[in-house]
Amino acid sequence: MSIFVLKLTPSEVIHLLRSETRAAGGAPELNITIQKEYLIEEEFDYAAYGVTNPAEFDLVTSTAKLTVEPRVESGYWVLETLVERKIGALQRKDEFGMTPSILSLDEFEAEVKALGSKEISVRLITQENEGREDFDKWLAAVQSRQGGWKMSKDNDAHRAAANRTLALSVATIWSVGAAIYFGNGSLFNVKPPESEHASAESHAKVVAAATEATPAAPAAPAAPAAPAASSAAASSSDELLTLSKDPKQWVMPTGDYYNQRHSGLKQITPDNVGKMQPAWQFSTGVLRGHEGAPLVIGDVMYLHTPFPNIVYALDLKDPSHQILWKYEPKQDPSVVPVMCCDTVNRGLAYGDGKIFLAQADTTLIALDAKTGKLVWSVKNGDPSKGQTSTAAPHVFKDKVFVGIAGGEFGVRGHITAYSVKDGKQVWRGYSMGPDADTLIDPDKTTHLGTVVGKDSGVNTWQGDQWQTGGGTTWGWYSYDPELNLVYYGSGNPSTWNPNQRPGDNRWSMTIWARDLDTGKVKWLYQMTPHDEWDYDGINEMILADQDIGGAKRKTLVHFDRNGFAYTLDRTNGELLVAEKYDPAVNWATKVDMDKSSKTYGRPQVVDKYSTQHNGEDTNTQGVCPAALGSKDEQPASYDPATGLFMVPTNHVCMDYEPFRVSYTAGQPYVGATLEMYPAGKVLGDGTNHTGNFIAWDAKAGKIVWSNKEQFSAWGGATSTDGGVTFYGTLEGYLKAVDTKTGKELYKYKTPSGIIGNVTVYESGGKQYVAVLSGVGGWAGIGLAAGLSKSNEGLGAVGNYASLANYTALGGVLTVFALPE
Ligand SMILES: O=C(O)c1cc(C(=O)O)c2c(n1)C(=O)C(=O)c1cc(C(=O)O)[nH]c1-2
Ligand SMILES: [Ca+2]
Repeated sequence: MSIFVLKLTPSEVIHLLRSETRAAGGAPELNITIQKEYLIEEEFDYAAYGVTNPAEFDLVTSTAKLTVEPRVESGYWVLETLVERKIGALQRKDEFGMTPSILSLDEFEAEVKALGSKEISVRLITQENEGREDFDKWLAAVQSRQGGWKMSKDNDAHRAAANRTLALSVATIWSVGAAIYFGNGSLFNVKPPESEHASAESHAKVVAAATEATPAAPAAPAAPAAPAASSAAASSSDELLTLSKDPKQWVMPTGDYYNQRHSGLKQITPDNVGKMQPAWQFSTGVLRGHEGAPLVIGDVMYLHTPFPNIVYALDLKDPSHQILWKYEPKQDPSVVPVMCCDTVNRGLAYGDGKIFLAQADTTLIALDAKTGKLVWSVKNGDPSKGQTSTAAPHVFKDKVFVGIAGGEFGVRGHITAYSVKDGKQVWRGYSMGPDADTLIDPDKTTHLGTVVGKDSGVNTWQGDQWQTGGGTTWGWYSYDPELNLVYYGSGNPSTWNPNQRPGDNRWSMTIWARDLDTGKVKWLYQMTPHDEWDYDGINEMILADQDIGGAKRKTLVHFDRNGFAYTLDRTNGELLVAEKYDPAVNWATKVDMDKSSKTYGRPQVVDKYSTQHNGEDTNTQGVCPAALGSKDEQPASYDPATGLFMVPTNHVCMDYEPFRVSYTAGQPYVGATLEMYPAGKVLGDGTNHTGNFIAWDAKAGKIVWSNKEQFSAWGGATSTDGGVTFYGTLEGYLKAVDTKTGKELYKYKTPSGIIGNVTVYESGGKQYVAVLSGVGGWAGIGLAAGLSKSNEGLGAVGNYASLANYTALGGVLTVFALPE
């Protein structure tokens, strides 16, 4: 993969498009992104045009329009050109933040031709072109003519120029995104939002249709059993604890406070699950990646979608599952380009008669569960600075907790507690910064049993770097009511270039235990000090009481992106077990468990796979796991009967090349180019699958059984008292396995790939299993783009079938049950 900045003549552009990209059968053979040279927005006098909110407009030249061509067949490329710096017109953005001038290739070519002999500045991002003689020759000729250069290898002046370019436009997120590839496709979503649809207009139509679909029987049916907002004096703590113990309902995104995602229902068993059938389905009207799972409170199911984050309340008592109410937030779509990994949202929370939604634009809202009316709303962040929300809110006791996303934009992470009653902020704890910000007590807060001392979130950074240090909080949270502690993990330090941020970068990549009422930090454990691979530490913390070494311990179990599964004593943060849960993991040999050692609790990093050791602009190859980890956000479940953890995993490795970047608020702050491929390529074992579904013994730190999955298992697991565990797969199967043995007992191909989790509930005396399909998320987009054509890197491990050959976009809820 290389990035070039070139000046091309129109005929060269056309050559590139026609002969290079369309060699075979009209499908692009080369993976090429051409982007405009971005305008310096500051130079433009918006006021002179009477514009008060520049964010609503794109600048368009007098001679050429912003042009975008959507994905061509299974591959895709994006074309944009902007020929002159002179501003000729302003064009209002559409509701997705895009100027809707989408041209066909023919129209584009006509427009390029009309430019005569003018040169066009392009950023050319290529993947598998290198090594193709004709392309190399052509490129060499262009480069020698104009002294062209290659971004990842050439000199600082060029890089500075490129960074300046990067800093100048929101749209540049595409170019940074394009620099991060999964196989031969883009990993971060380099496409403008509508390129996944036929066009901006058609996407608009889809959304409009969904809006029109707002049901609502003029006389809306009386909402059953959902409690009214702010009803009685019953504290939401009691209410939620009680409700979560009723296996008929699914009242939290995590199943229960402990994040066990286990259902007490047992009508569906290994003996009868083979007869399970879809009972009913519901289209969400939204196309992109559907993470999370519906809630079931009483006789009402609450369903959410990715951006624009529609909320539906469905009547479970009604055989036709009428929509009781629908809420669609009004959000500025300019948030979409600053969402790193698809426009996902991981779900809703319930408490005190309200449904809580953390909108993509960071607005936290409380809706009356009965009517869908807005009760209160509060702004938790600022998307213009790259701050977004993808995580589900979590209600613990009388507070609702929300995090922030944007680690790829230099956002400093924080967790915030709001009162469920009125949305008043109770406390906020940052991931880094002075103790007053982090709510760390220098004399009391411990790390592996030792007090951390003053301002540990500042003095483990160079200068002010902690201010843009990342450590975002976009995962799942859990709560122990007896200890009154809230647990969660913080994400990657920013930038992804470790050479640029010396120090341990505390407290990124850390497990946190905070007091629910004050936010004060009881203990911390930093799993990946000074991260060099983007192993965000945000995965769920599962609380379970287990016998370890003959004693009952209150444990916390965490499957980290870095490939280690940790078992800790959740009362004090003592590290009990840290073992690899994918044997492919190679970046560290082990975690030092010797309490007397200077490196106690630290991973023992292997130089060969250290992107810090190998340095900037060096491509470190064969690192396992890849940046998306041995597991990403897809949550595991705990089965109390067997004591096993059911874990959906990734089996992927990577090449990682860090490069220098500069920080600009609201702009990508990534600083690395990546390639990913099946772990089998590194292991040399002839396999090419990219996922496993495993059972883990967290007491011993051992895999009990492991099932290969063709694709990374990006959907969450739910175990049940029936002895069956459910999960969904990227190609769209809802699967049921025997919790004890892993034997696959049932699978059903749903309409789209599954990256959501599984809700198990009972209605009318019958057990149901519900899951959202809708492929997307980081892996979904990468696979969908990456596997659509052959790739030299992946070719080494054999034929890797395309996800695009198995599934397509589209949000659908499928609810399963045993036949009558
Ligand atoms: O650092 C961050 O703030 C941040 C945010 C998100 C997100 O909000 O979805 C992801 C990531 N990082 C990330 O590293 C990652 O692997 C990832 C995968 C996904 C997904 O939904 O599939 N989101 C994110
Ligand atoms: Ca991240």
